Amino acid sequence: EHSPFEQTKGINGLDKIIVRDGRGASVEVYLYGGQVASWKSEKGEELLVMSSKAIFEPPAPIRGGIPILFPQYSNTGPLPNHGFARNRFWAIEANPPPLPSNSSAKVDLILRPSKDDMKIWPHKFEYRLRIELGDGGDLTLTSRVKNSDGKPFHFTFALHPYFAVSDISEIQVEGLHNVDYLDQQKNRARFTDHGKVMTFNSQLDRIYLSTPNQIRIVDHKKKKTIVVHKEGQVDAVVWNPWEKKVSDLGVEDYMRFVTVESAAIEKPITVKPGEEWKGILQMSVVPSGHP
Ligand SMILES: O=P(O)(O)OC[C@H]1O[C@@H](O)[C@H](O)[C@@H](O)[C@@H]1O
Repeated sequence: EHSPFEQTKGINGLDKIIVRDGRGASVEVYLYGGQVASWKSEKGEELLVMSSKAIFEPPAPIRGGIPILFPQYSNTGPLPNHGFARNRFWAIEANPPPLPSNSSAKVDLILRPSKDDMKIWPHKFEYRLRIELGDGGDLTLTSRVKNSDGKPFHFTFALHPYFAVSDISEIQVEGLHNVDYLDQQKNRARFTDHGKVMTFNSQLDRIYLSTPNQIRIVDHKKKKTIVVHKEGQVDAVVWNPWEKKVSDLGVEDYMRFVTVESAAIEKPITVKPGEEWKGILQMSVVPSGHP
């Protein structure tokens, strides 16, 4: 049977998968981190940002694309910052448990903990990630976290897309009006966002709590809107580092991206033995002004 994806080597010989949808849209995924590194529209336009100084050398995480932050968001627990899934080698899963899906442009990955992982997070799990291109080139990441252990576990989590924008000063983020957030620049103090839309003119790092399912990044220059739709992950992180020094980010890279992360942070997710948690992140690009 014809494989729906191509297996190849990426930067520094790291295993990479390319999924194409037949109309020109594509997504590239590194097994290292289970990390999407590129997502292109039918016209070949890159929709994600990879840092110009990204390090493709394990155990460093890759700066750009869509890192998976699991089983701990940021420094909210005892694990290394953002957990360990982003710097582990994931595997291709040939016969995953079925999911409702009508696309053949997809790849299924799986992460299981190693013995060393179990020392820092003593829970047996299977994290299944489906990465799939839908009609019109939209990209969907479906996460399934199964507890294959004898006791319940909790985790916090985020999918961290670096969305490409024409210019950070020209965009608006919509959908967070009157939503509470924790300001990560102020010790995670809690505020309510009273702005109708969000604009950017300096460093911003917020965890929005229990947000609507849909958040939109309106790019006036490109006349395009990135629609972020999430299920099963109630929070959303919005981040742009601006002038803040990030060692593996080019000095001007911040101008070209914003992260809008689907997350579960305030209320950790609990999975009982034998049970599975599922979350969906769907990203699409539409002409601005459309619903
Ligand atoms: O540098 P890291 O570990 O990849 O984290 C990047 C950013 O990730 C975001 O989720 C956080 O809100 C930021 O505070 C953080 O700086």
